Amino acid sequence: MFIIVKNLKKSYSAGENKSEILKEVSLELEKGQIGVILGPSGSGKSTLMNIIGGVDHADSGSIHVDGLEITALDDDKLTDYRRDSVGFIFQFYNLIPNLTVTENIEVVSNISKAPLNIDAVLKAVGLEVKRRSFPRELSGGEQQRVAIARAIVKNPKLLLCDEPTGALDYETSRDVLSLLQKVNREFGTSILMITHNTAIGDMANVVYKLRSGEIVEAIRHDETVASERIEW
Ligand SMILES: Nc1ncnc2c1ncn2[C@@H]1O[C@H](COP(=O)(O)OP(=O)(O)OP(=O)(O)O)[C@@H](O)[C@H]1O
Repeated sequence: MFIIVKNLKKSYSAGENKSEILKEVSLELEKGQIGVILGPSGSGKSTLMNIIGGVDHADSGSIHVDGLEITALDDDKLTDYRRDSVGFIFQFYNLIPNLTVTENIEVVSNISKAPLNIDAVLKAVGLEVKRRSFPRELSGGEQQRVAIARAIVKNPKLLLCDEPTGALDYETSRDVLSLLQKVNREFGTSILMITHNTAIGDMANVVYKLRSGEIVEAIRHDETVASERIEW
């Protein structure tokens, strides 16, 4: 099993109040598969992703990613894990405004151990002709493609996507989902995606429904649906 999350707990305290954001969350994802975490706003999706991505810490429980127990790593090792193994994609693209498309991708490839060829990545995301453009000259969908290129250029084992289509219109969302499916197939990258869009679950091998910090349902699909056939 590629990802094993076991009995993960996380609380935040505000003054005397302590709220349990994740209550014994457990889930699994096989290597090369797509997992979707579905849940309403505030259910704990981003908190869970941040802990799996090594940017936040759990109170208890464990996470193994490709055999590495990330919940047992010290800060330096956790930084290595984040830098070498995980690509992040967010709702808002977080590109550096005064750098071109290529330069935004180079920022990551320059510090990566075994980066992919930038031309190959630009080709994979369909942005060869925009390589010299600045983010402000691109549509939202194109900016998200740059963000995807930047996330995959380090050749991560795991791609974590937090509402990757949240800021995009219907058609562009479908294009971005189709690109993520292509990355999964062509590069073999395992993908964990959070969304509140139930339809997106159809393209996943496994869907976990999160409600108030608890997994209330796990749905496994023997066959996944091509993103082009998903409608909402
Ligand atoms: N650093 C923090 N300090 C205190 N509370 C926090 C912190 N981060 C998140 N929370 C709280 O944890 C709960 C879950 O937040 P989280 O962002 O994980 O939910 P979510 O399911 O991703 O929501 P959304 O879909 O709206 O992004 C929320 O009630 C939020 O206010």
